[in-house]
Amino acid sequence: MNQSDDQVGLGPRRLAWMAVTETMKRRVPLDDVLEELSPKENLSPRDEALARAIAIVTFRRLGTLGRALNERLNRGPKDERLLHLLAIGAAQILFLDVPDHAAVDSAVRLAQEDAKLGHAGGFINAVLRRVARERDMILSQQESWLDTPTWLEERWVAQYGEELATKIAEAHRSMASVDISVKGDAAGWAERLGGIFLPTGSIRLVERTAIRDLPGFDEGAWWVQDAAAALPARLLHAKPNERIADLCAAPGGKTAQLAAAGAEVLAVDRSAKRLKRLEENLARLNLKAATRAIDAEKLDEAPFDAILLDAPCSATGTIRRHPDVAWTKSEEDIRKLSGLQTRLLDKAASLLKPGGRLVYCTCSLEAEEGERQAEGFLARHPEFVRQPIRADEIGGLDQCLTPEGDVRTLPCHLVSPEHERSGLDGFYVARFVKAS
Ligand SMILES: C[S@@+](CC[C@H](N)C(=O)[O-])C[C@H]1O[C@@H](n2cnc3c(N)ncnc32)[C@H](O)[C@@H]1O
Repeated sequence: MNQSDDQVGLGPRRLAWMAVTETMKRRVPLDDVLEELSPKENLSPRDEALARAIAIVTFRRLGTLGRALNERLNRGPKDERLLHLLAIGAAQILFLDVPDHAAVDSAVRLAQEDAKLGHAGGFINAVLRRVARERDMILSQQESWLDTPTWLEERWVAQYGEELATKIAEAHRSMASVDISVKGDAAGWAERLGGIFLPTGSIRLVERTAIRDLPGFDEGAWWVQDAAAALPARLLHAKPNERIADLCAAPGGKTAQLAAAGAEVLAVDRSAKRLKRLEENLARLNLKAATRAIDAEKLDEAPFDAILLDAPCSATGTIRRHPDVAWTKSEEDIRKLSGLQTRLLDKAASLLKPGGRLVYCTCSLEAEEGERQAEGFLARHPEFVRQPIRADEIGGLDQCLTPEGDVRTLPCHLVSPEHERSGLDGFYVARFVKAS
């Protein structure tokens, strides 16, 4: 970053633009792209946070931005990078607390420094100034489904019905809360952190503060984990000294819960890099687990008392946190991932002692990665029965239970009129027991 960059806030906008473009081109998580590109821009933490905020809101409101721009482009350019530059500019004007002139001028400057877009400065200036002038009109047209790709809308309406599916789409417009899991004394930590003690046992932070600056972070008293993501490990009811495998473990939120319960945990993950992060997280928390970087399908171990399988999935249940998921995943991803989930479930079945418990979960809203997997598993494995989950095990949230006794949380669940921090990640959880 040079000094003139600094004066007009060019660095964070350049990073946001590159991150949106690369994420769309490569269909990979925005977080991974930001992690890869950030060091090259050498930004302050504050500017990095601004870049991230711009990129995230661009994905969160991509449908709204696309329509607003299309209507003002007069059959204009189709260059993808130019459209993304306009999108991050319009996102700042419409959805962030950024002066209009900063959003417009930085977009013009970024075009001018680009070998291919140098000519487009005047055009960008005109389009973005029009967006700013017509802001109220654009924001008054906020149909519920505008920011959801059609293929996801069709799936969710088919699975959940029009009314519930619409609530899901609307919930995706808001930022997710930050929830934490604690090693102990949840009520005490809720008070110390000024958070809300949720019925499920997690704490919901109300203020947006840098996590590392909060009391208890350095001493490893708690870790960040969505309240819904904390349910699967809790539902395994780990006991001290039980041998438990966490088959897709990194970065380790659920391993930490199992280890904190006193279990002897083997944390398995295919990615050595992600497993390293798990080890760092456990070290901060002063918790212990054995780790193995291996494809769980190839794991060869003596049978376990219990297994947690938090399988890789499309992650459509985390769109509030990762709005890029809606625009980078496809039906084909769901098809491939559901095949992997089936294989991992079969492997988990073979690694369990008679009488052992298996909790299967995914952070997906798609039935192929949830309800259909449970059905298929029980049909293939008559030696297993489902152990229905009771409402009192999940803080009385009976709206999150299916008729079969599985957990199905949605982004529109746990809505609180008392505070703006509502919602849960979309998770599916089923629990099975192997015959003795
Ligand atoms: C949903 S994430 C797990 C999140 C983790 N359980 C937690 O609570 O922090 C899925 C993980 O599965 C891992 N994974 C994907 N395929 C795998 C496989 N075949 N064997 C083992 N791990 C796998 C990925 O590297 C990823 O870390």
